[in-house]
Amino acid sequence: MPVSTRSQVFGNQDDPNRSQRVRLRSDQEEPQLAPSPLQRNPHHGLKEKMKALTQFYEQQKKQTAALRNPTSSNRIEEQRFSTHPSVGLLGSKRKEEKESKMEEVMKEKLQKPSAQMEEQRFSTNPSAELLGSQRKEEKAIETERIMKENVFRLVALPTVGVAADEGEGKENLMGLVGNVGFSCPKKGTVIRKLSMGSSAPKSEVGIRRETAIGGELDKISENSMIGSRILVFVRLRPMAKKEKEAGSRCCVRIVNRRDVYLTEFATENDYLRLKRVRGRHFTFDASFPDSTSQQEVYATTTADLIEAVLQGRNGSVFCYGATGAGKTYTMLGTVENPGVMVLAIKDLFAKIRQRSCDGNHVVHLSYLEVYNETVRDLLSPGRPLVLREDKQGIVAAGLTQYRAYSTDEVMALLQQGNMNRTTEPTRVNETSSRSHAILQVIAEYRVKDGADVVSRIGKLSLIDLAGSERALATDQRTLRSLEGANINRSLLALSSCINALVEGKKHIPYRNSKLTQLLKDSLGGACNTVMIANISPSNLSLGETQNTLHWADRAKEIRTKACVANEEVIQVPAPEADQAKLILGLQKENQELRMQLVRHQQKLLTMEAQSLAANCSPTPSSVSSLLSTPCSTKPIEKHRTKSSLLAGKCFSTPEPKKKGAEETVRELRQAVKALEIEMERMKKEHAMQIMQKENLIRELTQKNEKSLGGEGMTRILTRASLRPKEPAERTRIKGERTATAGELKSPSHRFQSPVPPVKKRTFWDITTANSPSVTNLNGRKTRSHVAPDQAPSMLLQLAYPCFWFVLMLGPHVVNYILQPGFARPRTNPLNR
Ligand SMILES: Nc1ncnc2c1ncn2[C@@H]1O[C@H](COP(=O)(O)OP(=O)(O)OP(=O)(O)O)[C@@H](O)[C@H]1O
Repeated sequence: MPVSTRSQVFGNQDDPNRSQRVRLRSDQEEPQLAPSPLQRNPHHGLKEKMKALTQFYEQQKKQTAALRNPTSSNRIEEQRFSTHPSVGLLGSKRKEEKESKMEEVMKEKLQKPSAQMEEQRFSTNPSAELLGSQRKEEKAIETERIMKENVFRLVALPTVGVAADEGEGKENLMGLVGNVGFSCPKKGTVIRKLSMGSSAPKSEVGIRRETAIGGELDKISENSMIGSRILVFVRLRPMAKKEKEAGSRCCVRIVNRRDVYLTEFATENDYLRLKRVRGRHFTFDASFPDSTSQQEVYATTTADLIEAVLQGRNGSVFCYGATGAGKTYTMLGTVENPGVMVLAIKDLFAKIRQRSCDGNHVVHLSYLEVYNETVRDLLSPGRPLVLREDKQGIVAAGLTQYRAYSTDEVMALLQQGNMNRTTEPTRVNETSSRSHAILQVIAEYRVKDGADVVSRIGKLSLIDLAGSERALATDQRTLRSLEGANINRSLLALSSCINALVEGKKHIPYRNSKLTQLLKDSLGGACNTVMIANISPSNLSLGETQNTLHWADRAKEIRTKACVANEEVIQVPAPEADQAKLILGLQKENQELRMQLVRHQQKLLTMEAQSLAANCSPTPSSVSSLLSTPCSTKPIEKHRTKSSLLAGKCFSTPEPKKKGAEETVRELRQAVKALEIEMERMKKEHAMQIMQKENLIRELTQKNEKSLGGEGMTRILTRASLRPKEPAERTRIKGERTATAGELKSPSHRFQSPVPPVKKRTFWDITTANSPSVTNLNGRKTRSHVAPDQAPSMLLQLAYPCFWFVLMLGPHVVNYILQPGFARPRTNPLNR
């Protein structure tokens, strides 16, 4: 049932000056401002008449002045009615905002054209603009005359304005007399200039981005490096189908793309206030009606931050609002209507491409969510991340930082991240985000500055907060309610931080939640921060909308630290020559490593082939090759694992092959053992044979002794001489014997004749070997001054006369001499 109401209070509830409220009639669906009391009732109070007149004159005077001075006119228009009002508002103080707000209200009351007409007049439509200016011109001529007559009276008039206090009245008056309604910002006012330089992008929708008061603001901005105010924007979403079906009414009206009027309709059950309508009015840097395009929102709120980020400054954009108010739509958007995140990244890469000639840009990307008070990496989900504070501020330890080279790549990452994001349908929103998502883009710019390198690092944080909600709005006692409670808790922590910052408290309770910890830089750090408050038009969500607008209004007063560029000069350590050397060295090393790699690959291939051959037929050669490289099995296995992993399949039969190799090794070990046993046996046999031969020799010697005993001659017999396979030697000995009997040969010749392999140690050998070092003629101490090859001949020379002497003696003496080291032959004492 439509509620019929009579004129009620519409104004700021906090406004202490209740006597100066503006009344309006709201028997229509949208709150319509009541006609001026002057028009409605000519017998109205004198005070009201005076006020109305004052306002009327004020308006006329401004228009006249605007016509006289087109430049200032443009400025005023830009400031007041621009589709980009944040620019004009930057220089205004809170009081000025109130003042202009009141102007608007009065204008609506006094002038026939409604707020919608005003919008049309000053819309981007050129015909509308033309109409507006023509009308202004006509009025100007008429009002100029009145102005001249009444200017004195106007100055003498008391303070005007709906909610103006004394100070404001003075300012207003100043405005009237002075610079046609536009009062300059006070000295020391901190203003953040949206336009960050000449290269600032022009909006695609034809929004003029140049500052309204150009140089003036520039100067102030430059001089006041104390900090900057958070810019707050409001976006109204269209009425949803569900809401329409539920019979909800629009309770939000946006005027001049800046003012937000909130109307509270009395409910049917509220009998006491059945016919009453209450409303509130807010002013923001810009307010977007439901018809605003995504591109326009981006151009107004974020485009300039991109430019600043590329200059090494930090920037943050966060969407705040109740569930289903359009935060995710604003931030992410849809495929057809991409949101701020997508447009910002596209813009960033487009700008980087433009500047690529003068330096190197590196873009890193990370995407995380805060869900139920845990921080999670959206690009590589896993364990919850821990927040740590370091020099750069609060960071999530272990967060993946992807290097992005193109917009497409970032889009893919963003899509991947969004798929990992927690979204659940709630009663309010079918695709409700149950977590706060933060996309962080770090742009590093390096450029050579003489010998040094200048590095600038700018960080852009794009934050899509989860929606605040009433407990009843979501499902009760379920996971959703727990999520809701956590979301509300973190948003409450956010509002506490906003309060503390606004009140200038020393302690800001950032640690109360993960969200506020992550937003610490954006709220209180050196950062250009933008807040977009999303609201629903439905009167069913009035409470949430009011709450959102309240906090957005508070946030306007937060001042962040001076945002200076994060610039670092990196000194190049080595001169160019050293660098060239370094490069050469590195190239060499690289080449060597490549060669090594090739060699290793070849080795691996060979080993693999060998192992395969061994497994197919365990021939001794293949096995021996395996045994010769016992470690070779490991690299082969490694290689297999890698290749199988890369191929995405496992090695088919690794077990049998392993078994085959082991068996072969076992067999070989057995073979070695058998060989060892055989060798032992052969050794023993050989020893036996030697024994037998020695016995034989002894027997033969004895026989010889017997046969030669009568002649008194001893035959020299050696083992070698007894060998059956050496007849030549025997002949030689015979010949020797013959020679000894006949002609004498030289001693040297005689020395060479005995069989060399069975050389016995002689006295000379032993003495020279055991003798202590002797000093030679040069005084040098040597082990022996005689060369080893000379010794035998000398021995022979000495032994020669002895030899004949010995021959003359009996075989016993010969035997004695032949014993090594003159060891006495063991003789049986009985034989003696
Ligand atoms: N400006 C807009 N134009 C058209 N549709 C919009 C607009 N804003 C929001 N919507 C639609 O409203 C619905 C809710 O929006 P959205 O999911 O962005 O809300 P939200 O604030 O992110 O909610 P939650 O906090 O629960 O995640 C969506 O279907 C979305 O398409």
